[in-house]
Amino acid sequence: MSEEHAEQRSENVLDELAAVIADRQAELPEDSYTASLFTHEKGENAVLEKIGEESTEVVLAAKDDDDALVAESADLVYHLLVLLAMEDVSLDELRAELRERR
Ligand SMILES: N=c1c2ncn([C@@H]3O[C@H](COP(=O)(O)OP(=O)(O)OP(=O)(O)O)[C@@H](O)[C@H]3O)c2ncn1[C@@H]1O[C@H](COP(=O)(O)O)[C@@H](O)[C@H]1O
Repeated sequence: MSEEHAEQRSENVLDELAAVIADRQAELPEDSYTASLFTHEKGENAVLEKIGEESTEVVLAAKDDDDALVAESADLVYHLLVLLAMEDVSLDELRAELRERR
């Protein structure tokens, strides 16, 4: 999907975000946080650490009945989508797995 297309708003924000992440992975623009994750010297470990941190923040926000739960969950989902892209797993594969469990 082209950058222009990926940046458009769509009904499905997860597909939209996955498309932007794929674009950053392909283009590696210098000013992009997402691209920095793909070019980080620690590579995937940096993203795994981030997922660990964000998971803990979700747990703490839930325990404290904190307003931050939605924002922390969004951080976690974003970093999980980056990890799936690194591992070459598409959102469709995740959807298919969830669908199979229904
Ligand atoms: N959804 C996100 C998103 N969620 C979190 N983050 C970034 O994740 C980083 C880490 O979050 P933290 O809460 O740990 O913040 P921090 O402790 O200050 O960050 P670090 O020092 O640990 O890196 C922050 O820099 C956030 O800005 C995100 N960065 C990008 N996106 C999406 O990705 C798109 C492309 O972004 P760029 O790649 O930056 O162009 C954006 O338009 C958004 O839709």
